[in-house]
Amino acid sequence: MNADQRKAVLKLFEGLRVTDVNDGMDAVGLQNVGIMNRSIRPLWRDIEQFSHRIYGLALTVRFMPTNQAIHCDSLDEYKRVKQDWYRNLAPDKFAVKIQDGDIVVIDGSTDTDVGFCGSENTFGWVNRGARGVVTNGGARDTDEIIKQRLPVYCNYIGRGIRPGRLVYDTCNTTVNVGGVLVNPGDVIVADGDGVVCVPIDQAELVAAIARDIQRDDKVSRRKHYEKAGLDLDFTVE
Ligand SMILES: O=C([O-])CC(=O)C(=O)O
Ligand SMILES: [Mg+2]
Repeated sequence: MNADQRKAVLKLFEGLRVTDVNDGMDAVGLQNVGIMNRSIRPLWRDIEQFSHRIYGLALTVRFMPTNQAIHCDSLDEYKRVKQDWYRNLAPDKFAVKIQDGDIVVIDGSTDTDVGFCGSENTFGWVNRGARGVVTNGGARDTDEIIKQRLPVYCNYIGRGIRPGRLVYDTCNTTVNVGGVLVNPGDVIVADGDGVVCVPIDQAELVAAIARDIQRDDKVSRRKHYEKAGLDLDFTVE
């Protein structure tokens, strides 16, 4: 997809909720194949502007558990080994590939307590154009991630770093995140209800149906607002 095509697909999903998109997936016969496990949750929610909500194109990444432990005799040696691990075994090789409108989708599930999305690297990915991160693994430094308003949807808060815990495998390949098959370039929509992935070849149709569903929902909810004497807001306009 060229930049114009990417923009055009993304525009179709602007403002849609996870539920609209999920309902749209139902309508084309894709029940339960795009909705990620409910354990993958946003780290924070902005109920005024909904700035935690993201939609974008999947840049997929896979980390794997390691079978290598680290045992060092000195702090200097440990620092060296740690640096080598980041450089050679668990580098952010995907970061240079981030394009405007991407969502970094990381399959990094392990049973170890590791938070490979931190307040430093995640900020770097967002500054390169990513709209946020979705992962079946963990995030750390979460107070800062929340303060920095970085949209991170993760399975858990993990305190550890990568060295001694996981290694980089590959990027831009098919991954399984939250029980969903995600191909590079698929559309990801994430909000307070969780995360849904739309296969790119169904994106146009699903978005059109989802838009229709949302339009009807706005009409119904607007009537409730009016009856309740509430000021209208952008969710019903
Ligand atoms: O160093 C890491 O791997 C994760 C981290 O804490 C950060 O990026 O802030
Ligand atoms: Mg950190």
